[in-house]
Amino acid sequence: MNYSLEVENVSKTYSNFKLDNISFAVPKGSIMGFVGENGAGKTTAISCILNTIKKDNGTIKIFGKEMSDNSTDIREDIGVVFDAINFSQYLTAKKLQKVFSGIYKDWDNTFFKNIINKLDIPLNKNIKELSRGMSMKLAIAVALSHHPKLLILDEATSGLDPIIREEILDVFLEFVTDEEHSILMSSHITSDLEKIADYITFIYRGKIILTEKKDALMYEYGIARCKEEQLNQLDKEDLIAYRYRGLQVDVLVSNKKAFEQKYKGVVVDNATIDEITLLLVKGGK
Ligand SMILES: Nc1ncnc2c1ncn2[C@@H]1O[C@H](COP(=O)(O)OP(=O)(O)OP(=O)(O)O)[C@@H](O)[C@H]1O
Repeated sequence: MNYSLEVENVSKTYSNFKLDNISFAVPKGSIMGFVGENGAGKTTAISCILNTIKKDNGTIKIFGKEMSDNSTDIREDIGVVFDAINFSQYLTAKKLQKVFSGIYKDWDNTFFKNIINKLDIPLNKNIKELSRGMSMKLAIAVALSHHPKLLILDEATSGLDPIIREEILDVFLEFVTDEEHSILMSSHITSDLEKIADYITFIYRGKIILTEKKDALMYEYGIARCKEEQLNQLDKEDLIAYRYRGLQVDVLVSNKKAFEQKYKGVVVDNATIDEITLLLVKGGK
């Protein structure tokens, strides 16, 4: 498989936190959702990828190359959006266009004007007068207007209403119609990832606990609703994790159909990403 981003055995230690030997890869033409509770290490991992903090060890390849401090070519090919806007509050979209056309070799004024129009972003208002939704849309428009091949989004849709999020998700989906393009997207809004991600990587306390195709998670994985005595009869290899819910036990399984065939009479529901996260993180094994 061809990857735009490969993270291999990357670690970073802070006094009270360790990003612990993480590995995952984002195939070209795909969207990778990056999921984990507050403080799990998503931003730390993204900062290592962007080389804005120094990793302790491991390898990160972007388009097959390791990024150094002066890898401007690689940087040109990455669009980045964080949840906080870091443009000067006194600039307008029109002025930003001037600033960035001087920074990025491939900055495309026509593309910028079109996307600004499409997303209904005012051209002449200072950023400080824009709503959060508007300014996030502006940040996304800027990130896309230098024609990156990889978009890295850290909570880029947090705090936005469902209508604006839907508009933004459509922009991301359109972006990956080009098979050379891909997106790494951290989000707590797992319903957004259920809509657009191709893969999901789960991180917990600095460790990657699972990377899986989203469709497998949604259609092959499942949650078996068992009674305690049924749990005791399950073969260990048929369950990933379990969690008591009152008198019932929720059991995460990776092959819903096979499980249902083997254990007749046990109901297995489809699982949401939130439910899977909860079982992976809080469940017993
Ligand atoms: N510069 C730093 N110095 C020390 N500790 C840090 C630093 N940056 C982050 N941390 C710690 O690393 C841990 C992981 O933080 P990180 O921001 O990567 O998590 P996150 O998964 O992005 O969380 P959230 O979903 O809340 O944004 C936290 O415990 C945080 O306090």
